[in-house]
Amino acid sequence: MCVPARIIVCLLRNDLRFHDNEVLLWAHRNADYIVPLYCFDPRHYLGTHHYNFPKTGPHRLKFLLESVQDLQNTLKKRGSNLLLKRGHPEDIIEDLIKQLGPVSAVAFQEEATKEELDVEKSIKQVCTRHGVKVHLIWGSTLYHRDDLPFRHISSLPDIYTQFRKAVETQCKVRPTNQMPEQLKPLPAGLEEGSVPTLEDFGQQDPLSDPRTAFPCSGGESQALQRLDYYFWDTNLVASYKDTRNGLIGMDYSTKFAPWLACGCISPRYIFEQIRRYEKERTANQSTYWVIFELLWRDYFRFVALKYGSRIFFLRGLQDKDVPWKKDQQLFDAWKEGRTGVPFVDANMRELAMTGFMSNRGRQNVASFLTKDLGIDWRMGAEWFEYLLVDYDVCSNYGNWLYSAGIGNDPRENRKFNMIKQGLDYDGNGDYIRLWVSELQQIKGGDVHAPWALSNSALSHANVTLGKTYPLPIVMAPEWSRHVNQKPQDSGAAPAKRGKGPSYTPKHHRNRGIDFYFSRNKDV
Ligand SMILES: Cc1cc2nc3c(=O)[nH]c(=O)nc-3n(C[C@H](O)[C@H](O)[C@H](O)COP(=O)(O)OP(=O)(O)OC[C@H]3O[C@@H](n4cnc5c(N)ncnc54)[C@H](O)[C@@H]3O)c2cc1C
Ligand SMILES: Nc1ncnc2c1ncn2[C@@H]1O[C@H](COP(=O)(O)OP(=O)(O)OP(=O)(O)O)[C@@H](O)[C@H]1O
Repeated sequence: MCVPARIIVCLLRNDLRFHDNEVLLWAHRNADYIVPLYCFDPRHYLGTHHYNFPKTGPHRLKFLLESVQDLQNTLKKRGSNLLLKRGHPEDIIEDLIKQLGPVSAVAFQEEATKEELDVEKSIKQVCTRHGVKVHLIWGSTLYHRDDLPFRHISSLPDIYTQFRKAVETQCKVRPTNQMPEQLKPLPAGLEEGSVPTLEDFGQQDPLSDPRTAFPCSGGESQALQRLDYYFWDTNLVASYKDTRNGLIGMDYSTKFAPWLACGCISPRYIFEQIRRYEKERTANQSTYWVIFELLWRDYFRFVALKYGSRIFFLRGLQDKDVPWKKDQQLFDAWKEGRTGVPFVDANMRELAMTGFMSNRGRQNVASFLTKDLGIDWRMGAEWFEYLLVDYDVCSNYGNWLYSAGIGNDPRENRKFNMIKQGLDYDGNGDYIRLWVSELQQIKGGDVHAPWALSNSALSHANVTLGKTYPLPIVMAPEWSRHVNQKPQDSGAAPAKRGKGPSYTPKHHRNRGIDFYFSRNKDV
C-alpha cells in the first residue's frame, strides 16, 4: 500500500530566521515535504486602532521586506524556499490545503496578543474543517513559557524584579536547536512569489538619514553580523552597561531590537553567545546587563499573556482612572518635534526621520507626553507602533503602560525632568544640535533651555523664540532648578550620580553578579 507523503505548512510570522527555528525543525522531523510560508497580511497595513495612524510605517516595512528576502535566500540555499503571498493567512492556508491535497499539519510560532491570536483562531477553524492538525510552538522569549516557575501565568509577579529573580534562580534557558544542513523540499508545483516593493504598499523608500543610529538592513544575515561586530570584533558588549544610555550612533547599545522583533535573531542564540563571550573573554556587569534587558522583553510578553487585551486599555493594568486629555494641538507638537523642549523635539524628530530612538529618549518622550502634557498614552503608543523599526506589540504597550504609571512600575508618580535628563545624558548638547538645526548655534548644555538665555545670547545664535523655534508648550516647575546648571563634563553625566553615558569602553574585572546585586538597586 502506498503511504501518502506528509506535507507540513510552516507559517512564519515573527520568526524570520533559519537558525534556532523550532517550527522549521519540527516540520523537518515530521514531514516529507515542507512549505515555509510568509503572508503579507493586509490587516498589518491598515490604521492603528484608535487614532488611525498607518499601522506599519516605511522604516519597518523596508526592514521587513529585507528580512523576508534574506530568509528566502537562506532557505533556497538549504534546499527549501519561502512561499510569499499577499492576503489573510487563514485564507491562504485554506487555498494551500485545497491545492496540495492531504496536508498533515500546519505549524507556527504562537503569539501573545489579541489580533495575532484572532488569526491563530481562524487558522485553527480552517484546519479543523479540513481535518488538518495544528502544531503550535512557543519560541519568542529567552525563557520558555512552560519553564516559568509560576503555577499559572496569572501568578506572574506584577513587579519585574520579582519575576527576574524567580526565573534566574529557578529556570534554565533552553539550548538553541541544531538545524539540519538541508531542509526537506517543497512539494512540486508551488510558485514561490517575489518580495513586494514599498510602492506595492503605497509607501516610498524612507531614504537613509546619515545621522541615524540604526543604519542597518533587515534579515538574519545582518542580525548575526551585528552580533559578531558587537561581541567579537569590537568587545562593545563588555562596556554595554556604561554606554547603554547613549543617544548618538550605532555603538552605545546592541541595536538587536529590530531583528528580535521580526525574529531574525533568536534570544537564546544571543544568550549562548554571551555565555561563550564570558568564558572566552570577560564576564562583567555589562555582559550580564544585556541578559537583564532581554528579560524585560520576556517580562512584557508574559505580562501580555497574563493580562490579555488589558494591555491596550486606557485604564491600564491597574484599572486607574486618569483624566487623560486628547488635545490634538499638543499631540501634534509632540509628534512633530516642535514642543519647544529641545530634548523632546530632538528625540521625536529622530524617530520620524529614522524609525529609531534610544531607550533613554523613549522614556523621556513618553513621560513628557503622559505626565507633562497629560495626553492619552495610547496616542503615543500608536504613534510608536506606526514608526518604530523595532515595534514589538508587547514591549511597546508594556513600556507605555509603565511610563504612563498604569502598568508594572511599582513607584507612584514617576516623572522625568526633561532638563535634568537632557543635562545628565547630553551634557554638552551635541544630541540636540544633531536633530534641532534651529538651535545649532547655541553652544554647550545651554541648548537644553533656550528660553532661559538672554536676548543677546539668543540673537547671537540666530534664534527668535516663538518664530525660529517654539516657546515651550508647557513648563514644569521643577525644570527651573536645572536651567542654569552647567554640565560638569561634556557628554558625560554629573559625577555625583555616576550614570550618564561614558563612551570610553571600560574593561571591568569580573566581580560576580552577587557582588553586583549587593551594590545596586533594581529598576
Ligand atoms: C515607551 C517605550 C516604548 C518602547 N517600545 C519598544 C518596542 O516597540 N520594541 C522594543 O523592542 N523595545 C521597545 N522599547 C524598549 C527599548 O527602548 C528598546 O528595546 C531599545 O531601545 C532598543 O535598542 P537596543 O536593541 O539597542 O537595546 P539594548 O539596550 O541593546 O537592549 C538589548 C535588548 O533588550 C531588550 N530591551 C531593552 N530594554 C527593554 C525594555 N525597556 N523593554 C523591553 N525590552 C527591552 C530589547 O530586546 C533590546 O534589543 C520601548 C521603550 C519605551 C520606553
Ligand atoms: N497586536 C495588537 N497590536 C495593537 N493593538 C492591538 C493588538 N491586539 C489587540 N489590540 C487592540 O487591543 C484592544 C482591545 O481589543 P478589544 O477587542 O478587547 O477592545 P475593543 O472593543 O476593540 O476596544 P475599544 O472599545 O477601545 O474600541 C483593541 O484596541 C485592539 O485593537
